[in-house]
Amino acid sequence: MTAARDQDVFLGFDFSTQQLKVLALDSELRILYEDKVQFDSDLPEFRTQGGVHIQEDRLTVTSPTLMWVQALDLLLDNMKTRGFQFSRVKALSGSGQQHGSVFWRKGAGHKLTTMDPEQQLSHILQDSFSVPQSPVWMDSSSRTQCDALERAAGGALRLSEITGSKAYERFTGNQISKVFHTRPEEFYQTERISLVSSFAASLFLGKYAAIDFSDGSGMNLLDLSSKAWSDVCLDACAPGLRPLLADPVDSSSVLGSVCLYFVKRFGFSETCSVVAFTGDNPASLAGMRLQPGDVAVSLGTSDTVFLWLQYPQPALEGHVFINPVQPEHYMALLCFKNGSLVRERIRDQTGGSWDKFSSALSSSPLGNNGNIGLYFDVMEILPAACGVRRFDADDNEVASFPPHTEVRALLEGQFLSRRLHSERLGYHISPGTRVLATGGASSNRHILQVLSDVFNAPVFTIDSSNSACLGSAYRALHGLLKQSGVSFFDAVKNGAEPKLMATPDPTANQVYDQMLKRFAQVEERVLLESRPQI
Ligand SMILES: Nc1ncnc2c1ncn2[C@@H]1O[C@H](COP(=O)(O)OP(=O)(O)O)[C@@H](O)[C@H]1O
Ligand SMILES: O=C(CO)[C@@H](O)[C@H](O)COP(=O)(O)O
Repeated sequence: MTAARDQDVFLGFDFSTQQLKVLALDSELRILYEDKVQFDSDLPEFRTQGGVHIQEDRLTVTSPTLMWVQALDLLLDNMKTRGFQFSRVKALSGSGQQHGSVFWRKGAGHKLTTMDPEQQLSHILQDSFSVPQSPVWMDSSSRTQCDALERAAGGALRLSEITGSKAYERFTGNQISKVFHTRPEEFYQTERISLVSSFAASLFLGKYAAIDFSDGSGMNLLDLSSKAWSDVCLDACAPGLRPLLADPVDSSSVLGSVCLYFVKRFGFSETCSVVAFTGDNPASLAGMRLQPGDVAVSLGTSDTVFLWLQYPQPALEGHVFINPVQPEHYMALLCFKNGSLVRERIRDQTGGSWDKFSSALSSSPLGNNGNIGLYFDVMEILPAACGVRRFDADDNEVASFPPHTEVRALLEGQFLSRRLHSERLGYHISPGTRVLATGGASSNRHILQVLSDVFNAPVFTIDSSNSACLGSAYRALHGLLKQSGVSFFDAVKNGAEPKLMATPDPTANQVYDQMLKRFAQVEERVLLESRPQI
């Protein structure tokens, strides 16, 4: 780490699906340090694949809560070994994969306040979780609970008007409801329920951290207009839920200072502030310094598309969250489950390297000679369909595509779907539109070129594909400055500008405007065929 000795440092963490990442910024907002712990390979004893366990029903998806704690032990130990100067950290914040829940066992709060710096966190907290396998965002097993919640709220649209989303299986209220109904003993052993984000903040604080407004919007429990838990939703999910969640707070709140455990074990300053942690997508919005009018496309484990919204527009598709940097505004988000893991599967069938995958893209034509593919290895959110479907230029279903056609069909299909559903959400690409790309796959220029062509807009990236960590470090800085009235955009005005990575091919408009119409019909057909016949 090369920060001048007197420079303040701001840290951002991201507890995402496949890894725990960290990024440090100096006070000029230059990136000083980036590191990560990959759950599958660095912590093989937890036997995760892509950071999760998919249960036998193929619908229940969990991650071992203790794995996230052990990942933090390992990450901080590695930073210490590499000479990271924790004493310079003025503030830290972080993010977590959205919707996942952590159930703290009775007595865990006391353990948090009395952590012995001689011991690893994972040793101290090994018995602290009443539900040791945390439900995560990939879970689709809570349909019964979703139906009950929508009924209690007065219908799907009414629930969306209250909480910003109709009932979604992965949303935390429905997951809590499932635990209450299927494992009541574990539920009654619980003294606190956190999101992954507030769980991670609790570790640094040495006490339970509040859920922030923005990540709290992904629970089907928060009334977006009052920014308080909705009684109707709480009561429909489980009894006595309000004290288990505690009051939510503004996403840029300073929650306190790091606890003595971190001061003694790693040399953090006692005055290092902990700013509320939030969801990874809200943190990415901060990291990209997204402006109204931009569209963000995150290509991580999930693919997400999100926008800055001034006014909430509740709908039956997509989500509205409270904006993480301007709490009077909102963000709209669409989430697609079949993102990077499907791209990896097709890569492995096409020679096994991103280079070969990329050359398949550059040697196949825009529009793929009319071939269209939909690749839903797991039950998709938008549309709610599963399976791989391929169609030729005459809309005849075919069993396979040649390798190069397959790679392009995957990418074009994914991005046409992202565009189709963004447009249904009211988003229209105009001449000034910037697509800001982030997430692991945004490091691949060939993928960004297809994104640019399909959206017919220039694609930009920021310095790190790790915008959730960067946004967390920005939010740590802003949390401190906000106390003197500084806005988020003023606090981070010196951050690096996004760089132009791809511009649309001159023929793209013609090709993809037509193809989008066909794609919408094909997707509708696949959706209808996926519905159970009555
Ligand atoms: N060069 C590349 N081309 C395409 N995808 C890539 C490339 N490098 C990494 N990825 C993808 O990035 C994914 C991880 O993205 P990331 O945003 O870090 O995930 P998450 O935050 O959900 O853990 C990997 O699953 C991998 O498929
Ligand atoms: O469910 C959602 C958003 O609603 C996902 O986007 C999760 O937040 C997981 O994020 P990644 O680990 O894929 O970044």
